[in-house]
Amino acid sequence: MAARRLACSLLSRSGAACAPSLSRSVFGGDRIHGSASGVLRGFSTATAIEEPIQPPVQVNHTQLLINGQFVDSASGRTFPTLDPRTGELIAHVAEGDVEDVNRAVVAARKAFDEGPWPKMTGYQRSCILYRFADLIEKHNDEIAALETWDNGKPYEQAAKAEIPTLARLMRYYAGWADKIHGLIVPADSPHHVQVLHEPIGVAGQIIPWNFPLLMFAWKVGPALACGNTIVLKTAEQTPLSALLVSKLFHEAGLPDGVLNVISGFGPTAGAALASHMDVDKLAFTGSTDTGKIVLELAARSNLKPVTLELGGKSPIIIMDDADIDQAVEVAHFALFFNQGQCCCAGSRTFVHERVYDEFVEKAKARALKRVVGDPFRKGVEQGPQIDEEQFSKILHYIKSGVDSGATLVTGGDRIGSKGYYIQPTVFSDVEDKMKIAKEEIFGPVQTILKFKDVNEVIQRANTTRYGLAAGVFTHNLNTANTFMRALRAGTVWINCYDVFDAAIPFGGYKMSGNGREKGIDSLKNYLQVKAVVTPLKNPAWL
Ligand SMILES: NC(=O)c1ccc[n+]([C@@H]2O[C@H](COP(=O)([O-])OP(=O)(O)OC[C@H]3O[C@@H](n4cnc5c(N)ncnc54)[C@H](O)[C@@H]3O)[C@@H](O)[C@H]2O)c1
Repeated sequence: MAARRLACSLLSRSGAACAPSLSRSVFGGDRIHGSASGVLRGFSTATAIEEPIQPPVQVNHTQLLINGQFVDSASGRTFPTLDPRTGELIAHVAEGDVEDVNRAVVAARKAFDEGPWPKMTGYQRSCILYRFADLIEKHNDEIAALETWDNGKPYEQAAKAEIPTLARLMRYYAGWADKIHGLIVPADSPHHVQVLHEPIGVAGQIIPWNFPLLMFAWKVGPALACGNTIVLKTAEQTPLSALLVSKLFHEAGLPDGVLNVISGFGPTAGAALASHMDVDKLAFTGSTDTGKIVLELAARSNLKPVTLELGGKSPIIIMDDADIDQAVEVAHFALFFNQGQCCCAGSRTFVHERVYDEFVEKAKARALKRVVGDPFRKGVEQGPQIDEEQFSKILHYIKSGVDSGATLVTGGDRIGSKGYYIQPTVFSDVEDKMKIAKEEIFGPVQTILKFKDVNEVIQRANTTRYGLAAGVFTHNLNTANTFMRALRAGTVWINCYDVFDAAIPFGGYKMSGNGREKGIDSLKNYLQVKAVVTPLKNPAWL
C-alpha cells in the first residue's frame, strides 16, 4: 500500500494521472519537503555532525559467486567497501581478477552448453523469475538497507521505489520468457524458411554504482528470460546488494553456473570480462570513456556484440507557457534525484527569458528546502555522494562554475567534515561554453541557462556529444510536437521527467551509447537470429 501511494505521488509529480495499475515511476523518492526556514533538516548546511544511524542489516555475503557457490578470489585478495556517510569500512570483499573471471566464464559456459537452463521450457524459466521476484518482495527491507548502506541513497527511495521496481522488472521479463519465438517467412521458391531466435550464450555484464540493483535487473532479467547464462561484474563501490539478491535467485531455483557475480575493479576484472574469448555478448553501463575501452576490448578479442549505456548532459526546456511551479519541482527532481548521480539527470535547465527570473527564484527556494542528511533517516531526500573521488570531482566543477562567471544562487560547499555530503547547488547565468554546461557533473548541481526562442533552444540543446534524454515543459501541443521530433535523445519526457517503466526502452543517441535496455528491445540484445531453409516437395501452397 505504501508503495502504491508512492507510485501515485511520483506519477502526480511527473505530470501523469494516478492510474489504478502497477505503473510506477522507477527513479523516485517520496515527495518530502524540508522545514520552511530553509535550514536543512537532518543536517544544517554549516555543521552536519550527526551520529550515523546503525543500518538495520548484516553483511553476510562478501565472496565471489561462481557456479552457485560463494568462494574466495583465486588470489585471496580482498578490497574494502566503504560507507559513503563516513568513509569508514563496511566490509572487506573478495577481489575478483582475471583468474576468477576465467573460472566464472567456464561455469557459465558449462551451464549454457550442458546445464538444464537453456533446455528448460520458457515457462519453467519464467516460474523461477517469478519466484525470485516474490523473494525480493519478502526481503525488500533488508535488501534496501544494504543498498542504502553501500551506496548512500535514501532508504525510503530504495525501499519504496527501487527494490519494488527490481521485482516488477523481473516479473516483466518472466512474462516474456515463454513468449519469445521466431518466424516462418515466405520464400520466392519452394522452401520452408524458419527464423529461429536462440539464446546468444554467455553474457558478460558490467554495471555501475549509482543504481546497483536496477542496473542488475535491466541486464539480468532479459538475459535470463532468453535462456542465456551470465557473468556479471558489479561496481567496486557497491558490491554487496547483487551478492545478496543472487543468493535469493538460487533459492528461487536458478541452476548453478547460470548467474555468476564477480566483485572487483574495472581495469582487471572488468577488462578480463570484456576481452574474454568465450563471452558471447557484452552489456555495459558506465562512463563514456570506459565505454570506448570495453568496445575496443571486445573488438580486439572475439568481436562480441556490445550494448552501451553511457553518460549524458540532458536538457530540460521550460517554455514561457509552462506551469512554472510544476516545472520547478520536476526540474529539481530531474537533477537532484539520487544525489544527482543519474546518467539521464536533467543537467542543463533551459528557461525561456520571459519566465527566467521567476524560475531561478523558485528553483533556489526549492533547493534550500531539500532535506539532506543520513539516508537512513525518515524524510531525507539526499544522502552523501558515492565516494571521495566523485565528491572531489563535483566540488571542482562547482569551483569551475564560479570561476567561469556563472552566478552561484545557492549551495556550493560540502556539508560537515565527514562523509561525502554536498549542499544542493544552483547556478544561474550559465552559458553553453562553460564546463559546467558541457560536462557530466554527476552531482547535486543544477545549471540554469536562458533562451529566447524554440529554434535557438533546439539547436543549443542538441549541441552536445551526448543524447540520452530530454524534458520539455509547455502547454502548447504544437510546440511539444516540434520538440519531441527535433531533440536528438533516446527519451523525451513531455511535462514530466524520469518516468520509467519496465516496458519503456531506454538508451542513448550519439556518445550516450548504443542499443536499448528494458522493454521488448532488450530481448534482442540477448538473442541470436538463425535462418533455417528446407526444400519443400510438392507443397500444397507457398
Ligand atoms: N550512465 C550511467 O548510468 C553512469 C553510471 C555511473 C557512472 N557514470 C559516469 O561515469 C563517471 C565515472 O564513474 P565510474 O568511475 O563508476 O564509471 P566507470 O565507467 O569507470 O565504471 C562503470 C563500470 O565499469 C567498470 N570499469 C571501469 N574501467 C573498466 C575497464 N577498463 N574495463 C572494463 N570495465 C571497467 C567499473 O568497474 C564499473 O563496474 C561518472 O562521473 C559518470 O559520469 C555513468
